Amino acid sequence: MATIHRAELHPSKLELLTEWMGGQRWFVGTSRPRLRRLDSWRLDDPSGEVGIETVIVLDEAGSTPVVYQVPLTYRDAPLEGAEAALVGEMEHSVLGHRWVYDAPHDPVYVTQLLELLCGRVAAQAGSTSDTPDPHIVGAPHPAWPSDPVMASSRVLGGEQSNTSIIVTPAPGTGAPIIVKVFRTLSPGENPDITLQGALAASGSPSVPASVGHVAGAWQRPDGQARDFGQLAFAQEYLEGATDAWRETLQTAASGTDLRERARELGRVVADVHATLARALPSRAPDAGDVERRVAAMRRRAARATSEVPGLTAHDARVAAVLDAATTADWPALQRIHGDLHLGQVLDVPGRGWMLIDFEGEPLRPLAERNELDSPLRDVAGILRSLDYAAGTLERSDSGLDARAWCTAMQTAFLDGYAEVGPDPRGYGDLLTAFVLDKALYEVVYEAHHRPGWLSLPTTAIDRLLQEDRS
Ligand SMILES: Nc1ncnc2c1ncn2[C@@H]1O[C@H](COP(=O)(O)OP(=O)(O)O)[C@@H](O)[C@H]1O
Ligand SMILES: O=P(O)(O)O[C@H]1O[C@H](CO)[C@@H](O[C@H]2O[C@H](CO)[C@@H](O)[C@H](O)[C@H]2O)[C@H](O)[C@H]1O
Repeated sequence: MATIHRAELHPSKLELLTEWMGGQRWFVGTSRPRLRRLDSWRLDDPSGEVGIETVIVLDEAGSTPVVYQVPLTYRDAPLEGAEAALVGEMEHSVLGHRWVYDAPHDPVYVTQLLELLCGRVAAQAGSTSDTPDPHIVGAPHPAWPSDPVMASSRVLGGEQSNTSIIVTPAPGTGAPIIVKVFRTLSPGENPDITLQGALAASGSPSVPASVGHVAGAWQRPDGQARDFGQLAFAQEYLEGATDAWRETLQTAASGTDLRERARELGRVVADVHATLARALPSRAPDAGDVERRVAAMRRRAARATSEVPGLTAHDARVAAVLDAATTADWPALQRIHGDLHLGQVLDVPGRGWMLIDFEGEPLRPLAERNELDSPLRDVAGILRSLDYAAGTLERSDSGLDARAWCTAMQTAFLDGYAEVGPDPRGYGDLLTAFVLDKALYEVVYEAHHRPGWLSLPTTAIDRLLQEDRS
């Protein structure tokens, strides 16, 4: 059981986190965090050596406060090989010098997180010794065939909004799994869990199987009540998979004709949409639905313009494209992927294209991401992603006619989609509005995360609005 010492810490946990969080890939703020502790909970290390604590903090530095989940481990000696995951060192008035780690890199945390997720251990209160915390619960998925026990783990590198850990189970305890620890927390259902679960339960071959999740509650910033949400999600790890972004860039540069692969992706996306429409609510939009969704597009346009003032030159054209969306014919609303791009498509040996990360766009409020939406948003996501790939190929001097390549790939993708679902080109004006909306989202995303990539969406907006000038 976790023993909690009444101790002085120098520096304090919040001081350590304030220095460290701003440099993390999942940190969404633009300035140094101003942190407030909202809550915490612990996991026991059976050997009693490592302290494991998940701290829930609120960053109040930006205009919209953000809640973060920050799992930490406390050790009395450095963890070999985890130098890059060191959050900092502190002096504990009872226990002495402590090394504090980003817990997903610490095997003791991962082992116990999996134990919690599988319902084999209980979470412990953050500030009271030997007291289970009933607000944090593991929910193993009934359809997962085995009871995994961790043998080894590694954190996935690369660009991610969350932190994903690949777990190799002990012999006889099933196949490898991937555990995603959500970093920004919002009250409500995480669509990644709901949508992948619904698709898998409907027999879709295009998503990984679910292993389980951890759900929990944390104190609200006003201190009045608790918010409930999901904290981590485990699913089947698709071994040998390559993401379509990487694969497309590599094979296109070598001159391989990828149109049939793009057509196949179109078929898969249309099939996933059809399954989601059957498995979860779907309805024809009324005037209010259309108005609200176009209003959200207008807000995004305004935000992009405020971040990249050069875009104001396009104000009138942007307004015209979004006005056209209000009078356009809309397909039925339904649950969709919400942030579909080539990085969310995996090529899995023997299984073909599979889709992951149904969490929606990380910059959108969770409530919006859980609303019914238009499948055209996902179609636009892939069209934009192919345009990003073309822009990247252009920059890499591959000798390819990247523009012609992009048009051919987009056409093939749309052709494939139309073989299984309605032809997105039948919704011309609306599809253009969704493509523009995605590019405006990307402007904000790149301005925050990858300023060097900003010209990819801004050039696309220039081109799109030029082409659209009639
Ligand atoms: N089930 C899976 N099997 C294999 N690799 C996966 C799986 N899920 C995610 N990945 C890998 O992890 C990366 C990050 O996953 P993703 O769900 O997109 O996380 P984030 O929400 O942090 O963006 C993906 O780009 C992919 O390479
Ligand atoms: O994968 P995430 O859920 O974190 O999505 C965010 O990051 C993506 C980049 O990693 C970003 O996608 C943009 O860049 C891609 C190339 O790296 C490109 O294929 C996409 O078309 C483009 O939107 C995504 O928008 C963002 O939400």
